[in-house]
Amino acid sequence: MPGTAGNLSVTLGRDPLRLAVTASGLDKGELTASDIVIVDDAGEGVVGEGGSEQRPSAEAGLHARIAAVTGAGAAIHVHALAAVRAGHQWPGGVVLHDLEMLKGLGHRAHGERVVIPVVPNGQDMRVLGDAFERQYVRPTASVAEVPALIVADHGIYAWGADLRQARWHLELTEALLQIALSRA
Ligand SMILES: CSCCC(=O)C(=O)COP(=O)(O)O
Ligand SMILES: [Zn+2]
Repeated sequence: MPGTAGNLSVTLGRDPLRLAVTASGLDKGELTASDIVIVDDAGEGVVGEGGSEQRPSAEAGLHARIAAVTGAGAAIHVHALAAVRAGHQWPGGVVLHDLEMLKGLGHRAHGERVVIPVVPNGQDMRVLGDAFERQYVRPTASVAEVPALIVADHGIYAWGADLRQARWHLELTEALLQIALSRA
């Protein structure tokens, strides 16, 4: 998260949807508890529920959509170079296969084609959220979820049951993207 890049969220409740999200424009390596904003399903700040009154992340709306659609307990967004490069190179989705680390995302190391979806960048989080929803593939009993989304020429979101698992998914996906780029 160079400079003020990136943002994080934790899902606090689902009915109504509430997320704790980082405030906008801050160095995420220097956050304190007073830099956390509570937002609704549109990523708008909610007052009176204990959070900061600072402006929520400009990308809070996409965090909220990811939480609503996937059931994620936490999400992390960074501007990892491999994600920016891969999203530019494969705007239709990044195909990963035959890589041991896919097991860390719940997929098979061999014989499975895993596609990391890519959506175009933009400033309207409803547009990004709609593009995400169109591409999101719900997990089934036999096929695991792909817990990551690339925003082309911008960065990557990864999510999980909690922040720790979201970080694992993020780190694994970044490493897998580095390998995919090195194979191309
Ligand atoms: C300085 S990076 C540009 C904004 C961005 O993409 C980002 O991830 C950080 O935005 P936020 O509003 O969450 O600080
Ligand atoms: Zn960003």
